[in-house]
Amino acid sequence: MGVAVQVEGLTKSFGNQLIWGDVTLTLPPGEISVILGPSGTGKSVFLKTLIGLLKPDRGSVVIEGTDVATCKEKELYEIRKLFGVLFQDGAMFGSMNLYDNVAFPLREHTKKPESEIRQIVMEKMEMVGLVGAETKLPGEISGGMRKRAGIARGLVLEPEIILFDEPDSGLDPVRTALISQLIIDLNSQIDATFLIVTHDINTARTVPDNIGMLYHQHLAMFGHREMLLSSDQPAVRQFLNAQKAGPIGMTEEKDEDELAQEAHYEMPPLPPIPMQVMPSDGRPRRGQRPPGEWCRQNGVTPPPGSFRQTMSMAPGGAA
Ligand SMILES: Nc1ncnc2c1ncn2[C@@H]1O[C@H](COP(=O)(O)OP(=O)(O)OP(=O)(O)O)[C@@H](O)[C@H]1O
Repeated sequence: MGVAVQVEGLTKSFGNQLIWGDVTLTLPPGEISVILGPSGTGKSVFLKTLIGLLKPDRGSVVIEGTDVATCKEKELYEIRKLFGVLFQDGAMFGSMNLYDNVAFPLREHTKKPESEIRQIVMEKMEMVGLVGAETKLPGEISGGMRKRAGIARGLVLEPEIILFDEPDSGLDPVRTALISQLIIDLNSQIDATFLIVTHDINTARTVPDNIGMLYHQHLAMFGHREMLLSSDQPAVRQFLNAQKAGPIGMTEEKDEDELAQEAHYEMPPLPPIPMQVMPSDGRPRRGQRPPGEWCRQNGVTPPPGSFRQTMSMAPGGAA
């Protein structure tokens, strides 16, 4: 089912630069969560703090009873085995072919014989649609294929938690849609908790069960997708709906003059909440809840036209 990641009061600075403070959230086991945020708000720093590559100033990250922020190196080594990570560029070794790149964690961290390694590598290559490309070098393939290879490598140790750092960065809309579909399909096939960091609004609107947004050195909101997609909080609303007017500007926060100029600007109505992307084999999503349930339970009226089956179900095809 994947494991929960409980983040409590997490604060991180570099020198006297506060990146974010007092971040509290729980990634529900087995579900897909997305962390969004303007550039430079510390999304990558957040992922690195979750796996213990960076130490927070304060707060805890508890996974199966162990606090990643304060545990000993030996415990951290064990906890890291629970994670599969897709770094932004796939982080492939340039001189190794895809097969050896994907096999690398198995050769490094297990004593499995090569025959078993072959079986695992080929299974994961098949899951990400890369069978036939085993002998290619990372430099010989497209960015989308490199990301797929990075995902395959992240899967070989059977992770309980998978972190995707901007899986859509540098990809065209079609490749972005295909990667989103792959993520949904993997989530329905394997027992793991997924966290995606992205800028892509279509991905954020159609892929996750939960959305969080980092903004202005704090977590502006985290919760069920319907909560954020129907939110009136200005920064959340501006970002999720790609609007120019609102508190987020070129330098993350607008200055007072800019905000004063916009004081009489009325934000456009919220667009309808799209249906989520479904697994391509027709199975329900792992964290599936009836569309509109959160809104009904919380007395929120979703924007008109929300949850229509006729709205595009394809990733990146949000209305
Ligand atoms: N090791 C480090 N030492 C000092 N400052 C750092 C370090 N790592 C990140 N930063 C700073 O932390 C801030 C947040 O960086 P981060 O890469 O996490 O942002 P981001 O939200 O992922 O941005 P983007 O969406 O553009 O990738 C930046 O100002 C960056 O310069």
